[in-house]
Amino acid sequence: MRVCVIGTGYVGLVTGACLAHIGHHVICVDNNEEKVKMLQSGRSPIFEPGLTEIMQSSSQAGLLEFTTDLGAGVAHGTVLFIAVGTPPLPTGESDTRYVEAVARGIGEHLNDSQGEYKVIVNKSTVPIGSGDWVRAIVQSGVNESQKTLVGALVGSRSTLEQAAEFDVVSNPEFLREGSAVYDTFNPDRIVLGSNCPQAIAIMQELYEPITQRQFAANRDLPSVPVLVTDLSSAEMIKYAANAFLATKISFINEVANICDRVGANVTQVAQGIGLDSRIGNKFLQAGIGWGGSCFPKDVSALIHTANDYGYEAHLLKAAVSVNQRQRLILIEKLQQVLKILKGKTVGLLGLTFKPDTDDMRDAPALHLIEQLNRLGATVKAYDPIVSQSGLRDGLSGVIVETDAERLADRCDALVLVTDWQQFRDLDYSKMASLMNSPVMIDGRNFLDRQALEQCGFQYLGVGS
Ligand SMILES: NC(=O)C1=CN([C@@H]2O[C@H](COP(=O)(O)OP(=O)(O)OC[C@H]3O[C@@H](n4cnc5c(N)ncnc54)[C@H](O)[C@@H]3O)[C@@H](O)[C@H]2O)C=CC1
Ligand SMILES: O=C(O)[C@H]1O[C@H](OP(=O)(O)OP(=O)(O)OC[C@H]2O[C@@H](n3ccc(=O)[nH]c3=O)[C@H](O)[C@@H]2O)[C@H](O)[C@@H](O)[C@@H]1O
Repeated sequence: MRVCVIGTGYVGLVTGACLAHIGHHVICVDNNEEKVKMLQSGRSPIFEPGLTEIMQSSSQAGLLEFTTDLGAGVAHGTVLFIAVGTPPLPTGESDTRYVEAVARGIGEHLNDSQGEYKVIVNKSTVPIGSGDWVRAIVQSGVNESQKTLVGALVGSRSTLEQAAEFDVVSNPEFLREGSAVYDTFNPDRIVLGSNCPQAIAIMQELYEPITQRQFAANRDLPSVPVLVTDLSSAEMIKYAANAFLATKISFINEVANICDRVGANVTQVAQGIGLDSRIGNKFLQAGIGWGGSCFPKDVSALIHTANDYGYEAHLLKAAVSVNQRQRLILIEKLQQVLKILKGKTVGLLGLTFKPDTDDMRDAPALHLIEQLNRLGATVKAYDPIVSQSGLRDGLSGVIVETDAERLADRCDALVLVTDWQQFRDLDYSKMASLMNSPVMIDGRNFLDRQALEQCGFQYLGVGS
């Protein structure tokens, strides 16, 4: 099938590359020329395990192309994915201006396709009701370009092209950064929001190699459930899923804080409750709180939507406030051990909001750096990806070291912020010997307390 993906960020690029990998002919469009040049040369602007490999093989097979030309993408695709960003506005609501610009652009180019039926798919996370809004914007773009065309044809013998036909589908994305390619080939479900059988049939055909597990890690599993809903419900499913997961983490963090006070161990508690199949053992990792480009923005956007309809989302607000407080827990623990932070040096192990990604959007580390600076501490950091990339140039208030031992050198305490797998295997004895005082605050309950203590560290976890 011919596909166009507009926006080549974490979602658009992974979606485009994976759809090409399963045999579709994909053109990815982005208005960032530098990014497109990089993609055309076979390099990925983001770090995502497995992505470069499938990008390169699909490009070589002639199934994946990159352009800044939206008209070319729209003319090519039967399915047109909108996958541009919807960042938060200061009010908490989503900034939908990029979606609006793309919808308008699609509308303006749709008449060039000689009446071919197109499915416009909202993959961006957009406020509930956006499907109808996108349809209206596309239609107005179509009408405008139709008028221009009619004007140009007056007096000529040419005939007007057949009117553009299209439908809008909401197809929310559930991939996680750091495992985005794996998640795309192994989804728990595919949600399709539309009342139009023709559009749904095209989408089902598009995803068939994935739903039939032809590219799955385990091909013996039953086929992937495809849930067909109305547009608004599909849009709500996306927000509800993220809000539920974020609330689940805030819940376990609240339990962790109580554990700290009563002397219980939250890791064991999480194991104990997670074995109940009604609760499940995932997303019960207590620590520094949730960050990243989606949970904070999507929970705020849902609270904002509720508010627009006169409903105060108490539970979601509480999940946010537990999370904001959680980011300060590590500061409290540092103060508990070091007492005064002014003049002390604190080393952060990890900067990204989670491992296996280079994404720093709303990373808890940024908040931590700001607070430590405010309290007069010098902050150093080592992160496997940030240290190697140009990302460190955008950071202020922190000295980024190139390895963990340089980080430990003359630190008064280390704080584990991101649970990068390689942090399990560092030479902690050597690191302890380089520090002013070997203190480890484990913000993810990730390291082996006993092993660290044997290396001479004073170890503090979160709720453990
Ligand atoms: N990052 C993630 O893990 C997930 C994100 N989402 C949602 O997917 C959407 C995209 O998120 P990301 O990929 O993280 O965003 P991103 O910020 O990484 O990428 C957005 C891309 O869109 C491009 N763009 C903006 N305006 C454009 C235009 N007019 N024409 C062409 N390209 C344009 C930008 O240059 C950029 O490359 C958001 O709504 C987000 O909430 C959903 C699930 C997972
Ligand atoms: O809409 C989105 O963008 C995506 O948001 C999350 O994915 P992502 O933000 O990439 O990463 P997660 O693995 O969900 O982690 C989010 C945050 O929660 C934290 N977390 C996660 C799990 C846990 O048990 N404890 C915990 O503190 C992580 O460290 C991270 O800061 C969702 O998991 C995806 O399904 C969704 O598509």
